[in-house]
Amino acid sequence: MSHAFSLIARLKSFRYALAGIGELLKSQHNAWVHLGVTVGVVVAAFYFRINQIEWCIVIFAIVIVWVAEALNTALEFLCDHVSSEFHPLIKKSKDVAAGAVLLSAIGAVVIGVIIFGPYIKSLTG
Ligand SMILES: Nc1ncnc2c1ncn2[C@@H]1O[C@H](COP(=O)(O)OP(=O)(O)OP(=O)(O)O)[C@@H](O)[C@H]1O
Repeated sequence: MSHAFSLIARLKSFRYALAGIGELLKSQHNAWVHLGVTVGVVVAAFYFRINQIEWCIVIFAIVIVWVAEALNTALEFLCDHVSSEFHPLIKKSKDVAAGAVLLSAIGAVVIGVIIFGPYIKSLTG
């Protein structure tokens, strides 16, 4: 059944989404690592005055890792609710989600090396 559009309902959804980000930061040590790396990368980007395209790519890489971590965390909560006992499918599910975080992080590191490498080289060269 479809409901009439409601601005209040949209604002509530936004509040729930912000609460989700809060939960991510509160409960996941990995998120603290992402936050530290994000701050470091943004500081470096300002320091090296990277260009507009480079900013877009760097922001995309940062966001992809945060999104992967958020989805991984959501899936972990769901898995823990479904089964607190060991289950081979819960294992597969959590491992695949963790793999997604790893893949995004590897991609972000590669992007970081490609974009910041030449700037760092020009400092030392
Ligand atoms: N109920 C379960 N059944 C089977 N395997 C599980 C179960 N719970 C956890 N595992 C295994 O333990 C691993 C770690 O799960 P856990 O829920 O502790 O994630 P985590 O260490 O908090 O991960 P992250 O660091 O990504 O937050 C999973 O990837 C999975 O291999």
